[in-house]
Amino acid sequence: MAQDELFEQLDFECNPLYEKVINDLIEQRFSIVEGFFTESEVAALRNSLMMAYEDDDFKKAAIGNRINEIVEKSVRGDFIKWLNEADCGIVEQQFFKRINDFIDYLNKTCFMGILYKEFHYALYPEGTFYKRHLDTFLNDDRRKLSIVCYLNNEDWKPENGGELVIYLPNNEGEEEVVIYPYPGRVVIFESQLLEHEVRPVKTTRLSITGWLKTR
Ligand SMILES: O=C(O)CCC(=O)C(=O)O
Ligand SMILES: [Fe+2]
Repeated sequence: MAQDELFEQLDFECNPLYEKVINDLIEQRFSIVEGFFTESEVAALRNSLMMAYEDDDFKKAAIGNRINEIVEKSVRGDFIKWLNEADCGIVEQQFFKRINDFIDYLNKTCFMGILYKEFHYALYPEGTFYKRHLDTFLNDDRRKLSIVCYLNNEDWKPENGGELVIYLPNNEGEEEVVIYPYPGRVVIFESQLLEHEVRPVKTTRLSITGWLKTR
């Protein structure tokens, strides 16, 4: 039976953008999508991030999990603010609405069993980076998918640095996939499989990053 026929019988609407993400994840373990959020949603998130940053609501990002964290500037230099879905502004509520819609889709079509999520704003000042790492912790393997949405200014250029580099294992060793953090771009990848890094930033770099988790 054709997929759309099946969806019709299940009273389920196929979402081409989510289908692209799922296919990319199956084929290459990561996906780069434009248009996951509208331009005005991205602009609103960027403003909201900057307002919180100017209010001193950010803290130096740490490594390790939330219980067992250490601030290590030689590993990562960004500042973050965790978002609380139950207590956030209207802009962030709209963000979570989209994320929840995506999670429902994943759970219905791929039986991913995503039960939890966590997201934070991130700001990388000039000169900072995040060394090569994996997004899972020794004592916590619940992170399944990493999601990064870039909130940089509209005129972001490759010369601004801050590329996300994903290291893809292949037969010869590995391949470097270099991704520029253009505004509105969303990158989704398998948290447990793909090591990655943020190359040194030359102009303040803005994003919202999070994880979809099981159990
Ligand atoms: O901002 C990015 O491109 C990736 C950030 C990252 O790797 C992380 O926060 O774990
Ligand atoms: Fe990461």
